[in-house]
Amino acid sequence: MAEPMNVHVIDHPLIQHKLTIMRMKETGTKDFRELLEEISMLMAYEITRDFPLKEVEIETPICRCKEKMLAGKKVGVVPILRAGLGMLNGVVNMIPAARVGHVGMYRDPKTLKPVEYYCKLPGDVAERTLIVVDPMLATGGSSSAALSLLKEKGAKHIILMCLVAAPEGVRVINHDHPDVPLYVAAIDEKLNDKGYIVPGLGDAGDRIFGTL
Ligand SMILES: O=P(O)(O)OC[C@H]1O[C@H](OP(=O)(O)OP(=O)(O)O)[C@H](O)[C@@H]1O
Ligand SMILES: O=c1cc[nH]c(=O)[nH]1
Ligand SMILES: [Mg+2]
Repeated sequence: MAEPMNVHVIDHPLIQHKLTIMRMKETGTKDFRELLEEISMLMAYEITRDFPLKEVEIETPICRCKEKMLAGKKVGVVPILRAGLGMLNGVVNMIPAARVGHVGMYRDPKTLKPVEYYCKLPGDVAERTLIVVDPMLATGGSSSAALSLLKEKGAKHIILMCLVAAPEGVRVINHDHPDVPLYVAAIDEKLNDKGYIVPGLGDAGDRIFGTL
């Protein structure tokens, strides 16, 4: 029997609607980019739902009172280059004080294995909750390698947020990084023989940056 998959699917109607437009082959770069940013904002809203709060005493123009503010670790957002950059602004719009790290990783088109080419992180990475973003989780090789790299650099608390996943990629992340909560907007059917997600949306990086 197949392993149960540990993944949160954020399938809010607004997200499903926007994702369907992104999938359409006639959707151009401008709309694709804008929709990805909007969905990333909505997903950031959902994944922060359980972030802890503390009570603080403040003074409104009317009176003193006790109200709530975020209490947990500070946040770092880590896009996996290139395509992850398309999700960065949406998350930062919701968490404006977040620091940003970058991990450069591309998938070798022949072997489908990830190749690391860049890494620059905030110095206090161990003290932050890192939200790693990449629109596509296909074989899972790139995201898994990025998470391993972040752990090597000291990261202790990581969340992975992807737009579209293949079941294969979900299994790889669950197996390699059972400590990392995985959030996606959709789990598609399968990978094709070139490692592309079916039905998917094609090559996310190329569609974001117009390099088709
Ligand atoms: O799960 P995987 O099988 O590793 O595939 C997914 C990876 O492939 C894409 O990046 P790509 O290699 O196209 O690089 P790019 O973002 O620079 O276009 C995508 O953005 C993921 O990082
Ligand atoms: O379907 C896929 C698989 C990997 N990378 C993409 O951009 N799309
Ligand atoms: Mg690409």
